[in-house]
Amino acid sequence: MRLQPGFSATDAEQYAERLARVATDCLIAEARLSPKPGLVDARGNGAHQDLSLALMERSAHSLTPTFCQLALHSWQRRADIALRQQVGKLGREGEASMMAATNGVNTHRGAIWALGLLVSAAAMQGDSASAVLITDSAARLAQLPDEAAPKSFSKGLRATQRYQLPGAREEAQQRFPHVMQLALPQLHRSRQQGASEAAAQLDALMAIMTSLSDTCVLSRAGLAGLQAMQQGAKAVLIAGGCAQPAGRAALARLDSQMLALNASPGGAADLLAATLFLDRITEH
Ligand SMILES: CC(C)(COP(=O)(O)OP(=O)(O)OC[C@H]1O[C@@H](n2cnc3c(N)ncnc32)[C@H](O)[C@@H]1O)[C@@H](O)C(=O)NCCC(=O)NCCS
Ligand SMILES: Nc1ncnc2c1ncn2[C@@H]1O[C@H](COP(=O)(O)OP(=O)(O)OP(=O)(O)O)[C@@H](O)[C@H]1O
Repeated sequence: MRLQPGFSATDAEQYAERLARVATDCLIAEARLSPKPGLVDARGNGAHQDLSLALMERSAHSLTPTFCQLALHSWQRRADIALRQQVGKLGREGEASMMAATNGVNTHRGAIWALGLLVSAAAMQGDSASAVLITDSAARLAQLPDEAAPKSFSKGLRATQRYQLPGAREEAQQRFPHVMQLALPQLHRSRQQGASEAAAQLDALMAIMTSLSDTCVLSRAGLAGLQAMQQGAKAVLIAGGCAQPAGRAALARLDSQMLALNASPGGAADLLAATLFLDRITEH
């Protein structure tokens, strides 16, 4: 590993371990945050038959070594094809660890993608950096082709093609607009307005849900489900957010609606974890 002047191998290892620990903590914080509409949370399994909070937490812990390897391999490197291929290989190995930890259930595929890229991008800077720099680097990585990626079918890909809407790949390639333009500003605004940390994080989730084309929702509940999610999340924020009684009532209505539609905004949940990660590792 070639290091920039002033850095030692120990700096790289320490920063990688910190990034991996924070990424895992953010996955666990996202899973526990309650009440989330349709999603797994501390109350139960939401719209999911095959997921539970215990499984989500086991999955999050299984990913710590993947995040650490992603950071170590990305330390002070630039976004080029070689790094893209390395990150793709580690990401797929992370998916395999997740599947081994959950007996084959997809708990965190989308989260590995978003957080994996952000962990890599943070390590590429070699030291603490702004959220703008990190999402720029993550986007540059996501824009590069990974020739070794299997050309396999996925539900997300099918939804983006069927509805001609962006999905997980595009969100990363466009520098995580739902995190940078919606969730992080909402998180900070709600905190400033005196909301509890849980209410501020729920507000950030709502901000993402007002506009995301979440392929999990599209796959299970089509365009009608997506519209219900976006309108319902807007209603929560218009009612003053999750710190207000009217906002909490709107959130409860959205939860019932998502359950009735068998819909779960897994992509929005991934981007909330990404938001918490950037909030924790950057200074603002
Ligand atoms: C890009 C990924 C997520 C595959 O995406 P695809 O759209 O084909 O579908 P798939 O249905 O398998 O997963 C989509 C997941 O993304 C999340 N998601 C859904 N919609 C969105 C959205 N609009 N924005 C962000 N995330 C979303 C959800 O969790 C969903 O389950 C990923 O699995 C992948 O290709 N990984 C390859 C390994 C790699 O290169 N890793 C590098 C970083 S570690
Ligand atoms: N708290 C959460 N509850 C549910 N899903 C979540 C949560 N946090 C993140 N996710 C994301 O949602 C995705 C799981 O969604 P989903 O179960 O719809 O996927 P699937 O296994 O492809 O489809 P299905 O279960 O509908 O057949 C994961 O990739 C994960 O990253």
